[in-house]
Amino acid sequence: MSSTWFWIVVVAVVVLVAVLVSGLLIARKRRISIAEQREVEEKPKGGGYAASGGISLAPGGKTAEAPPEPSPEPSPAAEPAPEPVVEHPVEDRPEVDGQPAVGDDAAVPRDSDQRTVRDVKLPEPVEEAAPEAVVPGTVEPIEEIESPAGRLERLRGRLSKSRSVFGQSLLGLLGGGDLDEDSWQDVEDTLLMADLGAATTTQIVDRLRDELNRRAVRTSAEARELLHEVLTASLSTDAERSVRALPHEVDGKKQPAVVLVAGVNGTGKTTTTGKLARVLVAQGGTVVLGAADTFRAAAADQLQTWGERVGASVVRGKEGADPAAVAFDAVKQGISEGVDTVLVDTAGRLHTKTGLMDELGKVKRVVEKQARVDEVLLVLDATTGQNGLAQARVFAEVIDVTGIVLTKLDGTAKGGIVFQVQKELGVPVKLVGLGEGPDDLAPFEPGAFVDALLG
Ligand SMILES: Nc1nc2c(ncn2[C@@H]2O[C@H](COP(=O)(O)OP(=O)(O)OP(=O)(O)O)[C@@H](O)[C@H]2O)c(=O)[nH]1
Repeated sequence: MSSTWFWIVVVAVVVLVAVLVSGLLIARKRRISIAEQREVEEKPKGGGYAASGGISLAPGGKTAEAPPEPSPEPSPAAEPAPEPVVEHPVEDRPEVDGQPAVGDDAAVPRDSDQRTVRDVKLPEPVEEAAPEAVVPGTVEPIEEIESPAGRLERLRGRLSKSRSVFGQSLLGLLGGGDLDEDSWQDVEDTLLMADLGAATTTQIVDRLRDELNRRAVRTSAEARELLHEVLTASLSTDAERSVRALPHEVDGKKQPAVVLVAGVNGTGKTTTTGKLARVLVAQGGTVVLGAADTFRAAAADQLQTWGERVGASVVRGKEGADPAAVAFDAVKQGISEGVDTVLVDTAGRLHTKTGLMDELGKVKRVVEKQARVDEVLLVLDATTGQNGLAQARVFAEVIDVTGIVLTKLDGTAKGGIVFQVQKELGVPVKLVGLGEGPDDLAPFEPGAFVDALLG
């Protein structure tokens, strides 16, 4: 009897000791996780987006066509002389043939009264000719343009806002070791809040889970390495990221590259056009700018200012003139002046305006009467998140977008739209806007971008 009691006491002591020891171990593990997390949070903020080189440019022309383009472009500059309709493209107004006009709303019945440019009463008579060259062509830059090296240095740290939210919380979660389901939910939420979208988020989380099963990740450095790898892989694409803005030859004659810049209002089209002109001029190129945003006089004025600062001709029309006519004349002038690049800034009403989208398609068709459009850059504002993606889809239906420019990355805690837009449209992000300054345009590089996100 007494030996039974002895053994009961021994077992009870052993159980008590085991409970105490495992409790201590769990408490210690938690302390380590928290310490590692704190280490991540206290990381200095130095080092931001720093692309390894300048903006990569490629010649236009058939051979430089990007692989993911959904449909082949019409043949380049095969027609030497413009067709009759092109000689007076301003008369090719949509309102006379019952087609939607620029500014029409999809919700407005076609047979209701429509506001057209003909109804606009101008206070004073304006010049006769529609499109005209305002600044004579010149090859010398008027303003000193920052060298690519200096530019990249100055762009450091511009992504600090994105980094603090996105990268730091992900690193904090993954750096703590084994993740329970709640922690995985937090990882998912962080990715969704950074605008990566449901599909991309699921892909990234699945990949992270696989990798975490395969390798032990215990420190913040290991977590960073894993995240860097998975996020960079998610951004990679086979598509060419060079901007096709260099001249090429057609039938032995120099042909300027033609670049259309499209996007909705306020995304930064005009600013991007001006910044790109500076990049080209800084590399010794000559540029003609086409102010095909004829709905807002200020937009043409803004582009003209960029042109004057950089030393590029600007072709613009009267307010309300046919954007296709202006684009056509800009390309015509570019060819006759023998410049390297014609950059056409287009109008950007909301994408729900069917008239605008028709007009944009028309701009491209009319331009292609005399020269191939080598690059169609769609400008998206990173701060608009999912809405930017919706815009991109609509533009891609109307015009073959060949590259994305993501602007205002300096002003957002998000930036995940980069991941989605490439995947969904099959179009590479080629450039990023990192500020309002004239040289705040950088090439998009997945590795550098992820570096900046993770800090
Ligand atoms: N912070 C920041 N601001 C930018 C960037 N790119 C453009 N902006 C600003 O965004 C505003 C709109 O830029 P615009 O170039 O006029 O935009 P837009 O698309 O041409 O607009 P519309 O002419 O109205 O169609 C301006 O105040 C620009 O300075 C960028 O990368 N970062």
